[in-house]
Amino acid sequence: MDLKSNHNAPVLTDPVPANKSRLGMHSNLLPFTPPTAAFSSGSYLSIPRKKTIPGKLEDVRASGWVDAMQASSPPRKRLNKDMVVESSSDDTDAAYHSWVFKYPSALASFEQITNYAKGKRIALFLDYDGTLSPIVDDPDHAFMSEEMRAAVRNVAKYFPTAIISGRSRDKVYEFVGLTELYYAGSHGMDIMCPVTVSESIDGSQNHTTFTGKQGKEVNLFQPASEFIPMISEVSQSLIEITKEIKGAQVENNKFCVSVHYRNVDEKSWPNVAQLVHDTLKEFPRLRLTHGRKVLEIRPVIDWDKGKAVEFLLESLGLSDCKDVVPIYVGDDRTDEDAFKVLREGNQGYGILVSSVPKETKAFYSLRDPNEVMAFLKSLVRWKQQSTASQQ
Ligand SMILES: O=P(O)(O)OC[C@H]1O[C@H](O[C@H]2O[C@H](CO)[C@@H](O)[C@H](O)[C@H]2O)[C@H](O)[C@@H](O)[C@@H]1O
Repeated sequence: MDLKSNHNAPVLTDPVPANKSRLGMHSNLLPFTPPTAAFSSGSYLSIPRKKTIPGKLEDVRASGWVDAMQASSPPRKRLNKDMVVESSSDDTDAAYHSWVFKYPSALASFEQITNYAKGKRIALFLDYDGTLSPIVDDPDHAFMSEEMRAAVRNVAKYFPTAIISGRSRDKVYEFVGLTELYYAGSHGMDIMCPVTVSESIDGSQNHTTFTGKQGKEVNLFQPASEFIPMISEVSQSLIEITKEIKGAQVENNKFCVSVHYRNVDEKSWPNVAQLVHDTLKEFPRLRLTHGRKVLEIRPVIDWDKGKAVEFLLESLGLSDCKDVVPIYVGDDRTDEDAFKVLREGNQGYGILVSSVPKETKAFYSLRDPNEVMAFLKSLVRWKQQSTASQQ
């Protein structure tokens, strides 16, 4: 990836086919194609806005939002007051077993993975929610276990390790609390990385250099920095208008907003979707993606977790190296961008965390965060053994 030409303003300006969004998503997922004028830097606050007129629920049904919301929500089983897991019936169990042939368990295939990685350098990219921490009802209580924290700390001793999350970088750092990692928040729109990349993006308005928590110089790369006021405005507006819907929760992730419907009665999901849909009509520079029982609103810029992986590899001095094996572990649809980058670049492996069959660009699978932890521990053991055998 060419950082020099790319990193100042990753705003999409290419023409969009009639039925496709700028990111190749179906236009159903976008309120409408943004007018070119709306992309000029800093101009959005002066765009005259129509007053939000509530649309009919048919809008979101017809556009497929409600179907997408249902599809992103496999059946689940409550383990305790806070914790839920995706559950399965005998039928889905059978479907899972045939799915796992196509996307083998990264634990069962561990030898194959490490045989390929022998003599090469592994770089690890980890999603947070649903990967390092179990999915819980309250997004503010998605804590990772101490055992998982120790596993991540250990693995980072041997392999460069980054967390790439949809949450704000501050929030995910608060949850993980390990200074030895690199962090990318807001789906990769807020990256803290080593300073080595600074030469190639010198002059970019999107990056600043400062001394980080480890006392080392770090770069902060924020390709959507001009959207902060807009995101805050949308977030405020959504907090207001979703107040009426019991269980709806809005989370401001700095460069994107999450509208959670996990705790909303399913009958009211179309109402949540409609409010988000109506709001997005007023913000043509924002778009929607779907996560696990969450609608995610983010800037229409050509940046995602896949781009963040490429950026981090470059900033770690690991891009264009045949001896580097990037491994990305994630559970949700936004992680597919990263799986796609690895698959299409024929580099490394995507590992999808899922206990139910899902369409994916990953190569391998793991069932849940417990299996992720086992995988991380296995990587450490393998590295220690191979280092010992070389001495
Ligand atoms: O990229 P990630 O680190 O996976 O973040 C994606 C979203 O995760 C969080 O929401 C999800 O986890 C919550 C806690 O388990 C759960 O309650 C919610 O239903 C899930 O969608 C986070 O709250 C979002 O802001 C992230 O975008």
